[in-house]
Amino acid sequence: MKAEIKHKNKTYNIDLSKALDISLVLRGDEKNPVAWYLNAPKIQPVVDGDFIGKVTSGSSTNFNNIQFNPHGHGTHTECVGHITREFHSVNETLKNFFFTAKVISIEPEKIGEDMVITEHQIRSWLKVDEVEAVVLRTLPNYIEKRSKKYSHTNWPYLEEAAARYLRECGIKHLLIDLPSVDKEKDAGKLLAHKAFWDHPKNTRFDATITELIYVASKIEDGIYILNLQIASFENDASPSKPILYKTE
Ligand SMILES: N[C@@H](CC(=O)c1ccccc1NC=O)C(=O)O
Repeated sequence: MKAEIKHKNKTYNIDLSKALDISLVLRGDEKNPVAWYLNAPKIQPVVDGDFIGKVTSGSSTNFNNIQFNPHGHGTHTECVGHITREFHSVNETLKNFFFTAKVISIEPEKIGEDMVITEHQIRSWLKVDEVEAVVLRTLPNYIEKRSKKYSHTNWPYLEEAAARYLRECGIKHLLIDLPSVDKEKDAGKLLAHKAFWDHPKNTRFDATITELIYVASKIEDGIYILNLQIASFENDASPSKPILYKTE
């Protein structure tokens, strides 16, 4: 199935049968990626007295409970409600699901003990008003990211000015293959989150940050159409399934 998309005086041709899934798989075992000092998610049959919700245990259906954390266990999309005292639901703020997107690969720079994605690096890959979403793939892009244990690793992060520049470029949706756009242990500063959402000065309630994606190396840098789907959770964040379509 092919589609011709007209948007802001440009035409994009995409093939809907060639979906590039950039979400992580969420599974109930130790292979699942983990951040924020959590244990693995659990996917287990409902047990109620003699009843076990598993066909091989005599039930008519497989009937699992799932226990996971959207921020720590996989690909998730969050709105500014992640950092505000008042409640904001990602389900109420994300109302469109297709965007123009640019995939950018960046090798973070070593600054002291930290690995940092700088404004200077992003400036060389992104111009003002080019696209609505940026998909940031950090280099090196090793396959173990799909099961990485991130707690206490001081993962790479975006410098505040880089997040501000993304906002100034008109980026509404930022996607990254790390557990956070910010430094793991930052004493709650959340500088990149705040700069991207322009919070609290001029909060962009309709902007989202998607973390813990995985962009396979076969996906080339360039312009795509992004389909950003979430589950309808009334929460600051939801597990999400971003899909890219190469444009012609
Ligand atoms: N870096 C923060 C903690 C933090 O950002 C955080 C903690 C738990 C779950 C998610 C978090 N941030 C996600 O973007 C701090 O050190 O207080």
